[in-house]
Amino acid sequence: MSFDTVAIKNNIIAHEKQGFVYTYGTAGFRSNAEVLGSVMYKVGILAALRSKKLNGSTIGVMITASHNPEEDNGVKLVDPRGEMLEQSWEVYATKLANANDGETLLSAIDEIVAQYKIDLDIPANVIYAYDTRPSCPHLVKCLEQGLEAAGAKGTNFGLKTTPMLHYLVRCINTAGTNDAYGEPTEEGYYKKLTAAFATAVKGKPRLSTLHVDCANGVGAPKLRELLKFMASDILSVDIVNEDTATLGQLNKNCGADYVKTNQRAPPSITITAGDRCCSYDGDADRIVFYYVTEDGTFRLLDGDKIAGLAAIFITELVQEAGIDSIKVGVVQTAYANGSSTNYLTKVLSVPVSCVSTGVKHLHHEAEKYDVGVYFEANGHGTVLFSPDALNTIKTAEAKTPAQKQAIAQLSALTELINQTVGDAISDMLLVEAILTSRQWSFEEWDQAYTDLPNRLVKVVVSDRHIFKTTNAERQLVEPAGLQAEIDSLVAKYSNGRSFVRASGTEDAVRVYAEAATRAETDDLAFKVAQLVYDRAGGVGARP
Ligand SMILES: CC(=O)N[C@H]1[C@@H](OP(=O)(O)O)O[C@H](CO)[C@@H](O)[C@@H]1O
Ligand SMILES: [Mg+2]
Repeated sequence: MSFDTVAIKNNIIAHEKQGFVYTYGTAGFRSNAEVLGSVMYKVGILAALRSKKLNGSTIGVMITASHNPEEDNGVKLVDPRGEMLEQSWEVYATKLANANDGETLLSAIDEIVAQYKIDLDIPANVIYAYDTRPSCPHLVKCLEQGLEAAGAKGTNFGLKTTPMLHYLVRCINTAGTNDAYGEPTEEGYYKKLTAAFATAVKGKPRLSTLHVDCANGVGAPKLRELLKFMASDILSVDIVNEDTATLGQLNKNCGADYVKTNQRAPPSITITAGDRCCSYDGDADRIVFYYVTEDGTFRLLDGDKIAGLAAIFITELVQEAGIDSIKVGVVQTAYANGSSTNYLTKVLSVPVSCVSTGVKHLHHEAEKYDVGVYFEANGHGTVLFSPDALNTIKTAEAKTPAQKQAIAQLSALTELINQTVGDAISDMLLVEAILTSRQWSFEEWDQAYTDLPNRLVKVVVSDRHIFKTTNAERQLVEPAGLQAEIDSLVAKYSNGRSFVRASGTEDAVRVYAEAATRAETDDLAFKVAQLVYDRAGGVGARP
C-alpha cells in the first residue's frame, strides 16, 4: 500500500457547504455532521502522515461530538501514547480540512511532508472508533476512503467510548515493552479496571447503589459490558438513560453537561435524599456526581470536588505507605471554584497550578508532578503517575501490614485510573473505590468545602478573536482597557472574581463570575457581560 497522490487528488470528497471554515480546535473538528464527510477524508490522510512521521506508530481517530446535540459530530486524532494530537499539527490539520480541491490538498500535504521531513515510504497504522451518533457510519466510510488513498493500514475498532480508543492506542504502541499498558482489546480494558477496583476495595462493605445517567450514549452499552466482569458484591450500579436506539435522545435533557450547566438532575431521574447519582457525557469522557439533601437541595460534586477527593486520598495513602517522597499536585483552570483552590492550597497544602482551558493543557502540566491530579470543573480529568512514582510504588517494601495495604491500594489505583485521558467509567470507579475505602457518603465527601456561588454567561460579539488573554486566561490583554474596567467592578463584591475569554469551541465569549452570595454573583456576571457587549461589539440582545 503506497501513498498514492493521484488517488488522493482524484478521490477527494467535495466540501458539503461552500464557504464553511473548518478549524481543528480544543476538541478536534466539530460541527453539524452534514459538513464533515469531506473532513473525514482529510483526517484519514493526516492520520497516515502522523503515523509515518512517528515511524509507523499507531495513531487513533475518534469520531464523536461528545456532549453536543445528536445532529453534530466531530473527529479528533490520538497520538501514540494515547494523548491528544501534538499541538503544532493542529494548524496543518486545519489547512488540510479547508483544501477544497485536489491541487490545494496536495500542496497542503507537501507542506506537512516538508515541514516534518516525513518519509512517505514508511507504512502507516491507524485505528479508529466511533460513538452512537446516526451520522457515524457515513463518516467512517469517508475516513476509510482517506486512509485507503493514503495507503494506511486502518483497523476499525467499532463502537467505543473516547477513553477506550485512547487506551487501545496506548496498549498497541506499548505492547511487548517494559511499559506495556494492557491488552489491546475492549475486554482487556474491562478486565484491567475491574481487577484494579476489586483490589482497591478489598475487605470493605459495598456502598449503596449508584445511579448512572449515561446520556443515552455509548457509555451505556459499555458500562453494561464492564459490569459483566465486576463482582456484584463490590459494586452496585443502576444504569439510566441508556436509549441509544431512539433518534434524538443523545444528550437530550440528560448527561454531565446538562447537569453541570443547569445545576439540576435530569428530569428522567427521580432523586430523593440518600440517592447517589452521576452523569456521563455522550462519549463517556466526563463525569459529575450529585445528590439532594434532606430538604431537597440539589448538590453537585463536579470535577473540582473529584480532584479534591483524589488529592486527599492519594496524599494520605502515600503517607500510610511510607513513600511520602511522592508528591501530589493538582492542575485546574480558571473555571475551578475559588473555594476548591482555597481548600487544596490552604487545607490540604498541595501545590495547585492553573492553566488554560482544554484538557491537553491540563494533561501536560500534570505530567510535571509525581502524581498529577487534573480536572476541569465540568468533570473532565484524570490522575497521572510519573514513571518514577510508578517505580517507587512498584518497588516499595512494606514494614507493617498497614503499609502493605496502602501500597497495594496505591498500586491498584495506578491500574484503575486511565493514564491517557479523562474517562467517565474509570473516574467513576476511582471515586467509588475511594468512597468505599473510606465508607463515606456523598455528604461526607461534599463536606470538604462549600462552593462559592458561580455563574457562566455567554456573550455573542461580532469578532471574538479580538479577545486576548494572559495569566492562564485570567486576565485580558485586549481589548485594551477592558480588564481595568472588569477589575473595578469585581472590587465592589465580597470574594468577587470574574474573567472573560473567547470560547475555543463555540462562537461566543464566556464570562465567569463568582462571589460570596448568589445575588452578588448574578449581579457581577451580568455587569461584566454587559461591559463586554458594550465595549466589544455585542451582537443580538444586550445581556
Ligand atoms: C468553560 C468550559 O466548560 N469550557 C469547555 C469548552 O471549552 P471552551 O473553549 O470554553 O469552549 O469545551 C472544551 C472541550 O470539550 C472543554 O475542555 C472546556 O472545559
Ligand atoms: Mg466528552
